[in-house]
Amino acid sequence: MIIALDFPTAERALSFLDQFPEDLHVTVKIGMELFYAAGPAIVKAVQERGHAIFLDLKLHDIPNTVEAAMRVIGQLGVTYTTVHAAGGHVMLAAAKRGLVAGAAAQGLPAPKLLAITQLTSTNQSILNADQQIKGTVQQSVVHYADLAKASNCDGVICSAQEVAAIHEAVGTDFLGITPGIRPQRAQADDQQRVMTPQAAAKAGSNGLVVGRPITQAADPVVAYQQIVKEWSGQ
Ligand SMILES: O=c1ccn([C@@H]2O[C@H](COP(=O)(O)O)[C@@H](O)[C@H]2O)c(=O)[nH]1
Repeated sequence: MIIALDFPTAERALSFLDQFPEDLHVTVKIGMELFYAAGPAIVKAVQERGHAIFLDLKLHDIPNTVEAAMRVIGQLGVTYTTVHAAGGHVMLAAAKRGLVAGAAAQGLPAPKLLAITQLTSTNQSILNADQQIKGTVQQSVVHYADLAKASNCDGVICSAQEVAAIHEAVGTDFLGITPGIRPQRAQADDQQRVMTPQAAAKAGSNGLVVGRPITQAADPVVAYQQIVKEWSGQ
């Protein structure tokens, strides 16, 4: 279970975490909004509270630039980070190389590299009309999973709707981490490919990413615990 810490300032993010019991160490996702606002200092502050970090910056640039940026990310001690599979094999391999080199320079384990396939806000019409990619969303996602595995990534970001197909195509040891999670009756917001925590667990998701259903809940701790309960089948 990964909580998406989508806040505009470090203060807001840390006061959100203050609501959780001190001995409850969670995994949080720091994305573009918070990282652009607060930089590596927020990574350190969250780590000092004992939480693991998924740094979701979705890199997509020429291979040399991605490799250099990943070398920096590799030194931050995060557990997961992301790159766009659409950048292709050479860029993905460069990302992995940079991440491993950066972590090694600090004597740290390399963060797991997850490739973005098709964003969970993408639907069939966006894929075919806007991106001009033929076929179904699932075909595109499985193709990117295949490419990511061949490029030495540790897993992909996808919708829980595609996890079973990915595991069938590339094996169950390849991670399928899934945002677009919505409890029954929760609003989908801008997400197009959603699943409930329970259905995602049944589909074989290796990790749920949940933002607004927790961060905007009246009681975020209760919302978190409820989703963990559903996800673990208790
Ligand atoms: O395909 C993707 C990739 C990343 N995300 C990120 O996950 C969270 C989801 O937040 P919710 O509020 O639960 O919708 C958010 O930080 C996205 O940037 C994604 O949704 N889909």
